[in-house]
Amino acid sequence: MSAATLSEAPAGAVDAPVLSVRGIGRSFGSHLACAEISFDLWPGEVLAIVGESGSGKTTLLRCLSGLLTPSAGVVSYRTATGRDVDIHAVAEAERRRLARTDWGFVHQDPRDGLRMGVSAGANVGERLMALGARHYGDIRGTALDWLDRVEIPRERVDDLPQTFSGGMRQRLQIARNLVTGPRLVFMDEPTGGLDVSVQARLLDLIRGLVAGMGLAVVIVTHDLAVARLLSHRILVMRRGRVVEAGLTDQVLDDPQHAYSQLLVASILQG
Ligand SMILES: Nc1ncnc2c1ncn2[C@@H]1O[C@H](COP(=O)(O)OP(=O)(O)OP(=O)(O)O)[C@@H](O)[C@H]1O
Repeated sequence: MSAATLSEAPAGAVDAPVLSVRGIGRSFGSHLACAEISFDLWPGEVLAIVGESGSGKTTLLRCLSGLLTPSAGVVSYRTATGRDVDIHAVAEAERRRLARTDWGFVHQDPRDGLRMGVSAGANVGERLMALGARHYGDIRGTALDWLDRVEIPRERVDDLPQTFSGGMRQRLQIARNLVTGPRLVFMDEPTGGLDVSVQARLLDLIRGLVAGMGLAVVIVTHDLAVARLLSHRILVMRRGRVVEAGLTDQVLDDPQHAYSQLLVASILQG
């Protein structure tokens, strides 16, 4: 089951896990939001964390990405040069550097991940500047390329995100995250709150970019259709704990735990 299944290398894996998670837990006062979570994430692998509202998904994601300090456990990130970094033990400056260079975080609400007071182009370009890019023409050129890649018309490059639709904002947030070529991206309900047709288009886009860039992704969603479309493996959470884990198709086609069965059945009925 869970930890074992989620520690096995996928077929063809040649590398070490990019993220190793052991015994993560987080309490708020006496309330245990998540507990005893362990898994490995491999390069290029997409892991979906699913479960009903309040099951601890976002808390876990925030602990994995360094945004929140866990009450227990270790999150170890393996850098491109093969160095293992305990992300909650390293200095804040190092964690921030990794968050700029190696990781992305796509928030459910694009306002949390964008700078709403600067143009679309600047939202993308300033991430490159943070990594040392200085040539204005190159930065603008790369920003325009990324607007193309996320299907935002080039002529909107100087517009503020405030003038964008929800779907466009989310696509811009994705461009801002991916322009620096991260290896690992955390996504928290990236299609939540969008119309169904906008969601479908965004999912297609995410799927193409993730596969094309070979990204490792941890995506939180309460939507099993999103998990089905995007993920290789799935981790089902209930009341802060993992109740089932495994390959996405296996878990969704033949759920073993009563709670997973309920989740899958509710989708089929819906
Ligand atoms: N900052 C906080 N202070 C106190 N309790 C919190 C805090 N953040 C989360 N919780 C509690 O932890 C539990 C898990 O919340 P979390 O947001 O991780 O769940 P979730 O599965 O992501 O839910 P949703 O899908 O609704 O976002 C909930 O009971 C929530 O009320």
